[in-house]
Amino acid sequence: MKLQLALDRLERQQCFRLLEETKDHIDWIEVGTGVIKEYGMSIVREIKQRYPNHTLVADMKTCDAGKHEARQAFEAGADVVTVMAFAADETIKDMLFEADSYGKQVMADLLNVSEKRRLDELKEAGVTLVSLHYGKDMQKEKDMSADLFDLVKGGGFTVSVAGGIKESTLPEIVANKPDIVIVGSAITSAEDPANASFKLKGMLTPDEEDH
Ligand SMILES: O=C([C@H](O)CO)[C@H](O)[C@H](O)COP(=O)(O)O
Repeated sequence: MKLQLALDRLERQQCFRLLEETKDHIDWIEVGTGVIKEYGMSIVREIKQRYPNHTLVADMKTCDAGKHEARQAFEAGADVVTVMAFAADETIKDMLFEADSYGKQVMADLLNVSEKRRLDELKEAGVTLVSLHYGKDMQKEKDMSADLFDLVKGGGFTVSVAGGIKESTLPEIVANKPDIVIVGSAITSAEDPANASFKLKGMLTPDEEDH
Protein backbone atom coordinates (compact mmCIF):
# COMPACT_ATOMS: atom_id res chain seq x y z
CA MET A 1 0.00 0.00 0.00
CA LYS A 2 1.48 3.32 -1.09
CA LEU A 3 1.24 6.71 0.60
CA GLN A 4 0.71 9.64 -1.78
CA LEU A 5 1.34 13.10 -0.36
CA ALA A 6 -0.96 15.71 -1.92
CA LEU A 7 0.54 19.19 -2.10
CA ASP A 8 -2.46 21.52 -2.19
CA ARG A 9 -2.99 25.22 -1.47
CA LEU A 10 0.72 25.76 -0.83
CA GLU A 11 3.41 28.13 -2.00
CA ARG A 12 6.44 26.82 -3.87
CA GLN A 13 8.76 27.07 -0.84
CA GLN A 14 6.28 25.27 1.38
CA CYS A 15 6.04 22.41 -1.15
CA PHE A 16 9.80 21.91 -1.14
CA ARG A 17 10.07 22.22 2.65
CA LEU A 18 7.33 19.59 3.08
CA LEU A 19 8.98 17.26 0.58
CA GLU A 20 12.34 17.52 2.37
CA GLU A 21 10.65 16.70 5.67
CA THR A 22 8.51 13.80 4.45
CA LYS A 23 10.45 12.27 1.53
CA ASP A 24 11.49 9.13 3.43
CA HIS A 25 7.92 8.24 4.47
CA ILE A 26 6.00 8.88 1.25
CA ASP A 27 5.92 6.86 -1.96
CA TRP A 28 4.06 9.05 -4.43
CA ILE A 29 4.13 12.84 -4.66
CA GLU A 30 1.08 14.68 -5.95
CA VAL A 31 1.39 18.21 -7.29
CA GLY A 32 -2.10 19.47 -6.45
CA THR A 33 -4.37 21.19 -8.94
CA GLY A 34 -4.15 24.58 -7.22
CA VAL A 35 -0.35 24.40 -7.10
CA ILE A 36 -0.30 23.58 -10.83
CA LYS A 37 -2.64 26.50 -11.51
CA GLU A 38 -0.28 28.81 -9.60
CA TYR A 39 3.10 27.57 -10.85
CA GLY A 40 2.33 25.55 -13.99
CA MET A 41 4.53 22.77 -15.32
CA SER A 42 7.70 24.37 -13.97
CA ILE A 43 7.02 23.05 -10.45
CA VAL A 44 6.21 19.57 -11.81
CA ARG A 45 9.55 19.63 -13.65
CA GLU A 46 11.48 20.84 -10.62
CA ILE A 47 9.96 18.28 -8.26
CA LYS A 48 10.78 15.43 -10.65
CA GLN A 49 14.35 16.69 -10.94
CA ARG A 50 14.77 16.84 -7.18
CA TYR A 51 12.87 13.63 -6.37
CA PRO A 52 13.41 11.32 -9.37
CA ASN A 53 12.78 8.15 -7.38
CA HIS A 54 9.29 9.07 -6.22
CA THR A 55 6.30 8.46 -8.49
CA LEU A 56 5.08 11.92 -9.45
CA VAL A 57 1.37 12.58 -9.94
CA ALA A 58 0.30 15.78 -11.71
CA ASP A 59 -3.25 16.37 -10.50
CA MET A 60 -4.33 18.04 -13.74
CA LYS A 61 -8.00 17.06 -13.23
CA THR A 62 -8.29 17.23 -17.01
CA CYS A 63 -11.82 17.30 -18.40
CA ASP A 64 -11.12 18.18 -22.06
CA ALA A 65 -8.20 18.55 -24.45
CA GLY A 66 -6.77 15.35 -22.99
CA LYS A 67 -3.99 14.78 -25.50
CA HIS A 68 -2.47 18.24 -24.96
CA GLU A 69 -2.73 18.23 -21.17
CA ALA A 70 -1.37 14.70 -20.83
CA ARG A 71 1.63 15.58 -23.02
CA GLN A 72 2.25 18.78 -21.04
CA ALA A 73 2.47 16.86 -17.78
CA PHE A 74 4.43 13.87 -19.10
CA GLU A 75 6.94 16.16 -20.85
CA ALA A 76 7.43 17.94 -17.50
CA GLY A 77 8.25 14.62 -15.82
CA ALA A 78 4.94 13.45 -14.36
CA ASP A 79 4.57 9.68 -14.06
CA VAL A 80 0.80 9.84 -13.58
CA VAL A 81 -1.78 12.41 -14.75
CA THR A 82 -5.34 12.68 -13.51
CA VAL A 83 -8.45 12.94 -15.67
CA MET A 84 -11.98 13.52 -14.40
CA ALA A 85 -13.99 10.32 -14.80
CA PHE A 86 -16.95 12.34 -16.11
CA ALA A 87 -14.87 13.56 -19.08
CA ALA A 88 -15.76 12.31 -22.53
CA ASP A 89 -14.48 8.84 -23.36
CA GLU A 90 -12.51 10.43 -26.23
CA THR A 91 -10.61 12.62 -23.73
CA ILE A 92 -9.81 9.62 -21.54
CA LYS A 93 -8.78 7.43 -24.47
CA ASP A 94 -6.53 10.18 -25.86
CA MET A 95 -4.79 10.47 -22.50
CA LEU A 96 -4.40 6.71 -22.20
CA PHE A 97 -2.86 6.67 -25.68
CA GLU A 98 -0.36 9.37 -24.67
CA ALA A 99 0.39 7.57 -21.39
CA ASP A 100 1.14 4.36 -23.30
CA SER A 101 3.50 6.10 -25.66
CA TYR A 102 5.39 7.74 -22.76
CA GLY A 103 5.28 4.57 -20.60
CA LYS A 104 3.27 6.46 -17.97
CA GLN A 105 -0.18 6.21 -16.33
CA VAL A 106 -3.56 7.91 -16.16
CA MET A 107 -5.59 8.06 -12.94
CA ALA A 108 -9.34 8.56 -13.37
CA ASP A 109 -10.73 10.78 -10.59
CA LEU A 110 -14.16 9.49 -9.52
CA LEU A 111 -15.25 12.74 -7.82
CA ASN A 112 -19.07 12.84 -7.95
CA VAL A 113 -19.32 9.55 -9.84
CA SER A 114 -21.85 7.24 -8.20
CA GLU A 115 -22.94 4.90 -10.99
CA LYS A 116 -21.22 1.55 -11.43
CA ARG A 117 -22.09 1.79 -15.11
CA ARG A 118 -19.48 4.57 -15.48
CA LEU A 119 -16.88 2.25 -13.99
CA ASP A 120 -17.74 -0.36 -16.64
CA GLU A 121 -17.35 2.30 -19.33
CA LEU A 122 -14.01 3.40 -17.91
CA LYS A 123 -12.83 -0.20 -17.93
CA GLU A 124 -13.98 -0.56 -21.53
CA ALA A 125 -12.02 2.60 -22.42
CA GLY A 126 -8.88 1.03 -20.94
CA VAL A 127 -8.66 2.70 -17.53
CA THR A 128 -6.86 0.61 -14.92
CA LEU A 129 -6.14 3.17 -12.18
CA VAL A 130 -8.97 5.04 -10.44
CA SER A 131 -9.20 7.45 -7.55
CA LEU A 132 -12.09 7.36 -5.11
CA HIS A 133 -12.41 11.00 -4.16
CA TYR A 134 -14.47 12.74 -1.49
CA GLY A 135 -14.01 16.41 -2.31
CA LYS A 136 -12.67 19.18 -0.10
CA ASP A 137 -15.98 21.05 -0.23
CA MET A 138 -17.98 17.91 0.52
CA GLN A 139 -15.84 17.42 3.64
CA LYS A 140 -17.32 20.62 5.15
CA GLU A 141 -20.57 18.76 5.80
CA LYS A 142 -19.27 15.36 6.95
CA ASP A 143 -16.24 13.08 6.72
CA MET A 144 -15.82 10.57 3.93
CA SER A 145 -17.58 7.25 4.45
CA ALA A 146 -15.83 4.01 3.56
CA ASP A 147 -19.03 3.10 1.63
CA LEU A 148 -17.25 4.91 -1.20
CA PHE A 149 -15.37 1.65 -1.82
CA ASP A 150 -18.60 -0.08 -2.95
CA LEU A 151 -18.21 1.67 -6.30
CA VAL A 152 -15.00 -0.19 -7.18
CA LYS A 153 -15.55 -3.55 -5.43
CA GLY A 154 -14.78 -6.41 -7.80
CA GLY A 155 -13.90 -4.04 -10.65
CA GLY A 156 -10.29 -5.16 -10.91
CA PHE A 157 -8.94 -1.59 -10.82
CA THR A 158 -5.87 -0.32 -9.06
CA VAL A 159 -7.56 1.88 -6.45
CA SER A 160 -6.43 5.07 -4.77
CA VAL A 161 -8.54 6.99 -2.27
CA ALA A 162 -8.55 10.64 -1.19
CA GLY A 163 -10.59 13.08 0.80
CA GLY A 164 -9.64 14.37 4.23
CA ILE A 165 -7.98 11.13 5.32
CA LYS A 166 -6.41 11.43 8.78
CA GLU A 167 -5.03 9.20 11.52
CA SER A 168 -8.46 8.56 13.06
CA THR A 169 -10.14 7.58 9.77
CA LEU A 170 -7.22 5.68 8.23
CA PRO A 171 -7.87 2.24 9.84
CA GLU A 172 -11.30 2.00 8.16
CA ILE A 173 -9.74 3.02 4.85
CA VAL A 174 -6.92 0.47 5.17
CA ALA A 175 -9.47 -2.27 5.94
CA ASN A 176 -10.85 -1.72 2.43
CA LYS A 177 -7.45 -2.51 0.93
CA PRO A 178 -6.80 0.40 -1.44
CA ASP A 179 -3.51 0.32 -3.37
CA ILE A 180 -2.72 3.99 -2.78
CA VAL A 181 -3.81 6.24 0.09
CA ILE A 182 -3.74 9.95 -0.75
CA VAL A 183 -3.24 12.34 2.16
CA GLY A 184 -3.02 16.12 1.95
CA SER A 185 -3.98 18.35 4.87
CA ALA A 186 -3.38 15.74 7.60
CA ILE A 187 0.31 15.97 6.68
CA THR A 188 0.70 19.43 5.14
CA SER A 189 -1.10 21.19 8.03
CA ALA A 190 0.42 19.02 10.77
CA GLU A 191 2.67 20.68 13.35
CA ASP A 192 5.28 18.03 12.56
CA PRO A 193 4.76 16.83 8.95
CA ALA A 194 7.70 14.39 9.13
CA ASN A 195 6.20 12.65 12.14
CA ALA A 196 2.67 12.73 10.68
CA SER A 197 3.83 11.09 7.44
CA PHE A 198 5.92 8.54 9.36
CA LYS A 199 2.92 7.60 11.52
CA LEU A 200 0.45 7.36 8.61
CA LYS A 201 2.87 5.33 6.50
CA GLY A 202 3.32 2.95 9.43
CA MET A 203 -0.44 2.33 9.52
CA LEU A 204 -0.57 1.12 5.89
CA THR A 205 -0.38 -2.54 4.97
CA PRO A 206 3.19 -3.16 3.75
CA ASP A 207 3.65 -4.10 0.07
CA GLU A 208 4.98 -7.58 -0.68
CA GLU A 209 8.24 -6.07 -1.97
CA ASP A 210 8.78 -4.30 1.38
CA HIS A 211 9.19 -7.64 3.21
O1 LIG B 1 -7.44 16.32 -4.92
C1 LIG B 1 -7.58 16.88 -3.88
C2 LIG B 1 -8.66 17.89 -3.68
O2 LIG B 1 -9.47 17.95 -4.82
C3 LIG B 1 -8.13 19.29 -3.41
O3 LIG B 1 -7.56 19.84 -4.59
C4 LIG B 1 -6.66 16.57 -2.73
O4 LIG B 1 -5.38 16.33 -3.21
C5 LIG B 1 -7.11 15.34 -1.97
O5 LIG B 1 -8.44 15.52 -1.55
C6 LIG B 1 -6.23 15.06 -0.76
O6 LIG B 1 -6.18 16.15 0.12
P1 LIG B 1 -6.89 16.15 1.58
O7 LIG B 1 -8.36 16.03 1.35
O8 LIG B 1 -6.49 17.45 2.20
O9 LIG B 1 -6.32 14.97 2.33
